[in-house]
Amino acid sequence: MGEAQESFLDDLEREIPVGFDLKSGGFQTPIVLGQKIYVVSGGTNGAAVSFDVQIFDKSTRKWLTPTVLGTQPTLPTGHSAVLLNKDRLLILKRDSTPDDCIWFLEVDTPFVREQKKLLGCEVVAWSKGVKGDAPKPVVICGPSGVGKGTLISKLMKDFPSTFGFSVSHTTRSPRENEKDGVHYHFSERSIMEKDIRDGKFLESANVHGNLYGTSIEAVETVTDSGKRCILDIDVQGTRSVKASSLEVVSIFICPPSFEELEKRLRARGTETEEQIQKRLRNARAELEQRETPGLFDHLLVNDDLEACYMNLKKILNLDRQNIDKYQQFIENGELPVGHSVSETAHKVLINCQTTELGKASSNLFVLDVSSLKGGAPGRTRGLKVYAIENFADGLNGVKPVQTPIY
Ligand SMILES: Nc1ncnc2c1ncn2[C@@H]1O[C@H](COP(=O)(O)OP(=O)(O)OP(=O)(O)O)[C@@H](O)[C@H]1O
Ligand SMILES: Nc1nc2c(ncn2[C@@H]2O[C@H](COP(=O)(O)O)[C@@H](O)[C@H]2O)c(=O)[nH]1
Repeated sequence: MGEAQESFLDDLEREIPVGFDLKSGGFQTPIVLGQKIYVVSGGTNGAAVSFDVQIFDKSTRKWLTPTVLGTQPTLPTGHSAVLLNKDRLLILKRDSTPDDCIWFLEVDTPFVREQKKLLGCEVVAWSKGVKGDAPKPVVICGPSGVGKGTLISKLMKDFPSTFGFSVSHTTRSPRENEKDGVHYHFSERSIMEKDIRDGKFLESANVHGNLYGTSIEAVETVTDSGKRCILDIDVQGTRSVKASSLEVVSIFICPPSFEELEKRLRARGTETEEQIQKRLRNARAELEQRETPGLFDHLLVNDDLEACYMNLKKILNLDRQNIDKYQQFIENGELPVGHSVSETAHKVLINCQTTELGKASSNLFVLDVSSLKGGAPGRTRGLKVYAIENFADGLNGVKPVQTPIY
């Protein structure tokens, strides 16, 4: 531990009440953000089996235990931490594999602020750093019977390695041809409500008398497989997703007329008369919201199916070149075993204790913070890490050399 870090800890210990020993057992990194000190503890040489996050509120001099959302990283033998963008902590795990080394603990991002409001308590959220960029998920919205499912099926059939469907949860009963885990995760209302309270859902809404929702896992399963995620959700869900930190392209599918919408819904033959009436009533309300500023990036009319499908493909830039770009996922790389981190001017300097890099001869790395995308829920993408050979001129004078690690 360096001298500056020692003195920082001494200052901190004066702030923190008796009963919390910063230096005992495992690894603890205290990070100050305004009136709050976030203490992240871990380390397999202590008794802990997972990371622990505690918040010390300097104004009340009280410890708070936050609700921790997202999948937690497995416990390393140690970690380094630094505050980024005043809203998240970068956590570098020691002795970890390259794809499990960089994590973020979101403490004041828009997603976390929204969850604090929803849950009415302190919230933090884990988000895994992931190599390269991922294309924005696509939200397909529109009234029941307009043809969303039909268009999505065509996309999935024509571009199976480009797109993956986000399998929603619902409390409605399965239709004759629907399979659990493929079309929906058919769920008990009480279980789904608990999972929503536990922060497992990106969005959820009551639609036509049933509960529907997109779990964080549903989106990440698709994105982690390197595919572009497609969400088939209603207007309420689209509003929630647009308010979250997930960047999406949202498309509203309009019917050529209300009469044609009714005809399609009846011809499908999957709903009772009462359900059809309810869906048609809701359709009017949904159609009114299609022009809400900022809600939908594109409006498409599904009159002739093939013409509408062509237009959808145009919006999604489905020419050969772009498909290849979506499928490009970056080369391998390694971050060395031990490290410390510091931040300056949108760049984080990672100082590793060894130079066993495989690709680089240096032990200094730069993480470009301005390249980060997304964030909680689930993943922080767009990681760019460069090895640097010469630090003498300061970071601004340094030309990144070697192949980017990520
Ligand atoms: N352009 C079109 N012209 C005529 N029929 C269509 C067209 N597009 C879809 N359909 C038909 O309309 C019916 C409803 O389509 P689909 O099930 O895809 O709607 P949806 O928007 O997914 O509905 P829901 O929101 O209820 O799931 C289906 O029988 C489908 O074959
Ligand atoms: N907000 C959400 N809406 C969803 C989700 N999954 C589906 N839907 C919407 O529900 C209606 C009805 O669907 P159906 O399969 O019962 O006909 C339709 O508009 C879907 O877009 C979800 O996860 N969240």
